[in-house]
Amino acid sequence: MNEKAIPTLNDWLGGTDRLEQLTTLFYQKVLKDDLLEPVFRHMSPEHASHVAHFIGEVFGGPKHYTETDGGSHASMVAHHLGKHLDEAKRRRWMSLLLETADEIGLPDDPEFRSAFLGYLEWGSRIAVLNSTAVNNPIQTDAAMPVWGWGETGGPYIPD
Ligand code: HEM
Repeated sequence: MNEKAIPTLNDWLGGTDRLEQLTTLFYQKVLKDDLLEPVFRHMSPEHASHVAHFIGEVFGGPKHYTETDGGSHASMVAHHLGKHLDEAKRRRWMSLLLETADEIGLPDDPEFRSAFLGYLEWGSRIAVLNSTAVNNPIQTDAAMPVWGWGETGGPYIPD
C-alpha cells in the first residue's frame, strides 16, 4: 500500500514563526478595531506569542505553551472567564484573523483551510461560552486539545 506521510497542521502552515507572524499582525489589527479594542486593551505584551504557541501545540507542533510559557488548557480557558464576549465580537475576531491569514499568505488549499477554520470556529465558540462562566469548566490537569485534518467526532453530549 502506498501510504503518504501526513504532516501536522503546524508543519503544513510553516510552524511557530508563521503562527507568531499571524498573531502579531492580528492583534495589531485588534487594537485598531472599535469593537475589539476595549476587550483586548489590557492584554500582556506576550499575548500574541502565547496564542501562537497555544495554537501550534494544538496543531501538533512543539509544546511551547505548556512547557515554555507555563500554560495549560485550564489556564487558557481561565483567561476567557468573565470577559462577557458575544457573537458580534466573536465574528469580528474570526473575520480579522482570517483576513490576516490571507494577508500573510498562510496556505489556502481547501483541506488546510477547512481544518483551520474548523478549529477557529470550535475554539472561538467555546471562548464565548466560557466567557460567561463563573467557574473554570476545565480541570487543572486536563490535556491540551488536539486538532488535526478532520475533527469534532460528533456532538458534545455532557456526562
Ligand atoms: C480558537 C480560539 C481562541 C484561542 C486559541 C484563544 C487563546 C487564548 C490564549 C492562549 C489566551 C491567553 C494569552 C496569554 O497567556 O497571555 C487568551 C486570552 C484571551 N482571549 Fe482568547 N482565544 C481564542 C478565542 C478568543 C475570542 C473569540 C476572543 C474574543 C472575541 C478572545 C478573547 C480573549 C481575551 C479577552 C483574553 C485575555 C486578554 C487579557 O489578558 O487581557 N479569545 N486567548
